[in-house]
Amino acid sequence: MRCPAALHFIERNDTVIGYGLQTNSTSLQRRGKFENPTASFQLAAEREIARYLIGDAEFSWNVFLREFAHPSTTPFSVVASIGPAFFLVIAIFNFVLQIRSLVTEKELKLRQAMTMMGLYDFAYWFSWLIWEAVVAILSSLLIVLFGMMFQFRFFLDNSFVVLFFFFFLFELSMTGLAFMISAFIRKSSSATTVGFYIFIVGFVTQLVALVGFPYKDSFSKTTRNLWSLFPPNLFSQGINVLSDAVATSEDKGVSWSKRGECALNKTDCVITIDDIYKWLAATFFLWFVLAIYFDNIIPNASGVRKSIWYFLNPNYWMGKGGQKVKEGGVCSCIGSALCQEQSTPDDDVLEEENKVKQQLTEGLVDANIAVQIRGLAKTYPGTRSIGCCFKCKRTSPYNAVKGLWVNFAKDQLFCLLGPNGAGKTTAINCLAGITPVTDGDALIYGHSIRSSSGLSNIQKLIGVCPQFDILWDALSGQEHLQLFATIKGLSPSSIKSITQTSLAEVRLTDASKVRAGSYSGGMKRRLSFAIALIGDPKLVILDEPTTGMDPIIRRHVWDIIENAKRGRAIVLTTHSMEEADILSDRIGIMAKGSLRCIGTSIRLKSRFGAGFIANISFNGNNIECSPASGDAISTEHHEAVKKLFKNHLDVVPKEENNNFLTFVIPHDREALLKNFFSELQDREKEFGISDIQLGLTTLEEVFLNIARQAELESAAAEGRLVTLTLTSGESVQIPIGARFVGIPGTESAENPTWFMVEVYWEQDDTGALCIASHSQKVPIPHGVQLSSSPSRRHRRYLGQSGTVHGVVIDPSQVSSVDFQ
Ligand SMILES: Nc1ncnc2c1ncn2[C@@H]1O[C@H](COP(=O)(O)OP(=O)(O)OP(=O)(O)O)[C@@H](O)[C@H]1O
Repeated sequence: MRCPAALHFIERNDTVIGYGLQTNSTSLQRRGKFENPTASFQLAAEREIARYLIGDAEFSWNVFLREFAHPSTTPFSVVASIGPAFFLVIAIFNFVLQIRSLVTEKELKLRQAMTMMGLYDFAYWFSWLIWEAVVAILSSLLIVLFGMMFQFRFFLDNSFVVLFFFFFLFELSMTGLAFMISAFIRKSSSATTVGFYIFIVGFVTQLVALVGFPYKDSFSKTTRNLWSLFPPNLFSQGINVLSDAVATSEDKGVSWSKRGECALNKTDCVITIDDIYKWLAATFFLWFVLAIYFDNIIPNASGVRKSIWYFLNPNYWMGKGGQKVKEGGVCSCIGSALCQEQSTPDDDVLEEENKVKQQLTEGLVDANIAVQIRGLAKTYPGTRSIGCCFKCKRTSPYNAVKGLWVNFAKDQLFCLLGPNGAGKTTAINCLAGITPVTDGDALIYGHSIRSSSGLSNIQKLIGVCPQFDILWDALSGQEHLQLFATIKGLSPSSIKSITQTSLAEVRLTDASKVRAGSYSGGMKRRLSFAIALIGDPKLVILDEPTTGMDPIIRRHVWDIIENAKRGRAIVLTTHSMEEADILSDRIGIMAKGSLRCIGTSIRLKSRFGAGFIANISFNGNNIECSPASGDAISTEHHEAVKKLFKNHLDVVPKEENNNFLTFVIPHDREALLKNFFSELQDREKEFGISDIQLGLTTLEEVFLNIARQAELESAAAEGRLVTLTLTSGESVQIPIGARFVGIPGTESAENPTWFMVEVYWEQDDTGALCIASHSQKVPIPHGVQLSSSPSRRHRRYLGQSGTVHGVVIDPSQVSSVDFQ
């Protein structure tokens, strides 16, 4: 029973009447109309005293209590006053986290990896939605329970279910908005900024809403509808409606059954809590649908997007449109002027091309072929800034792959080599369905990469180890494998044993439960490699899989790759020539978007190698390898051996230091080798030689030759060549790459003078070949801008010619220089 107050008579005699009043001031006791019980009890006490004094127990004493008339006031409510801003802050936290996670998945290409492994867009969005709905349920429950715990009338008087649905629908609607906004953001770091702006906008609109805008009869319905599209506006109006109900309604608060009714005494009621529910649900669907739409039409990290009318394509609704199928504003490369820039193809490349074309025209099906690439071409739109030698900005479309024709056989590993920017990753991304082709096609086990249905089949057949590790920092190695095994459709009963075997294969068993975020670079690479092999794919694409691995692990991974060849085709790209040499059954070297040569390692070496490599090691110095000893080259023995090579074979060292000399001997001197080397062997002691090694040139030599040739061709096509005529009568063409280093004070385009040139080839971060020039006198050509000193980078190379890839022209052999 409620007890509003009590009266205690302490003393009652002829001279003293003493009594005490005890009142109850808890909120529950304040629900009656008469809020202050003290006055009425004071009256009751006085009546008792009067009866006592008069001596008549029936004496009546009627007093009418009435409050002074005053303007109507609403009691102060914390929730109504600061609730909208406070709850908005809470919702914004979640909102920022949602955008961050979605954008991070895009940024780190995690989503791309999952799509490559066969994850449907539908499953992707659905899983996100379930997760966010669970978060919204939990946080809404907590908000309402905490509000009740702290005895806010707003939470105590309104129905629990009404409040829960209100907070839940608001958070869901904010989730839809977060999904939609994330489609426009590329960097996860921008998510916080966007969240902050949304909060500011929400806060300002709440201030506007305080004056009643726009939920009054005086405002048009259109204004209200537009205003209601922004969830924080609906939310703050919802708080107003619920607070009003607490303050003014007879029932105190809104119950579930009365959620569609206006509060009593509310004259200007245009929206009820039920209307707010409907609006929040509708805005959630609107933002969510828009999120999916924008996600499809805005280019992804690979510059791929769907047409803005993609939803009109029946294939999309039949579940065959899981891939983005268009790239922004690109027209076909085939037949364009840029495509024609490539040189006359090599014979082996032509033969391969003709073989594929013949199989295509005659409809021949070779059961041994896993992948048939038919004139695959890819042109990127020219809108992105791409770094190169001069940090240039590419504005015209760029032909990254210019028509590949090649077969990859089953049970074999095909290695795609090429300098940075050659188009290898683009080509394999096209095969994996990450990047849509601009022209041509490829069949993977008979499925075309150009058809959406083909792609969904292909995704079940391939495993990809991308160039950059696409991993979740928060998931362990084991969880990664379990996730991808599930996406690949492995049966739940087999997943555990398969993941354990995979982890053991890549020697990650000990770290299987450790977060991938704390893995070393090599461990991440091994995990990516294990992911590529999960689910027994029939085509495995390995893009630089062993980068960052230590030599022991790398060799172990090579063994796994070698064993993995059985029953599948493997495509490998690598910058390790040793890896390519050891693992490849066939090698194709790409440069500037086209295949320059194809064949086995031996064939490439014999066709494109510079000839033979001779390594001469010397006694005594080979224990020390400090830079200081390395600098002090040209001992007497060295000079004698160099002279011998020059006289007999007409070659100068390609590399030299205290310990050894390396010579490249052209093929045409093969006949002289036998006698020369037997004489050298006989005189080993005389020259202090500890070891002589003679071999065919390395794959690296082949690679450099092809890359250099490609660079020359493109430089010639662009009219930026310098021709050095050597004393031997040979002429060497060099692209004018980057900078010429002049003698300070002498350079002037108007006053041609002489300066030093030695030509070095180097590759910058983005793969373009640049040249640093020094040490031979050549005239400064008109229009060539000179720098008075070499850059630090070039100076480093100039000081250590041995570390530079490519040719070093002996200055003494240059007779003239011609700038085209
Ligand atoms: N999304 C893109 N938009 C525009 N150009 C691109 C895009 N992706 C790649 N390119 C360009 O296409 C060319 C080929 O790039 P690709 O990544 O295929 O080369 P790569 O041979 O794999 O090089 P690396 O050995 O460095 O991985 C490069 O010049 C690159 O700048």
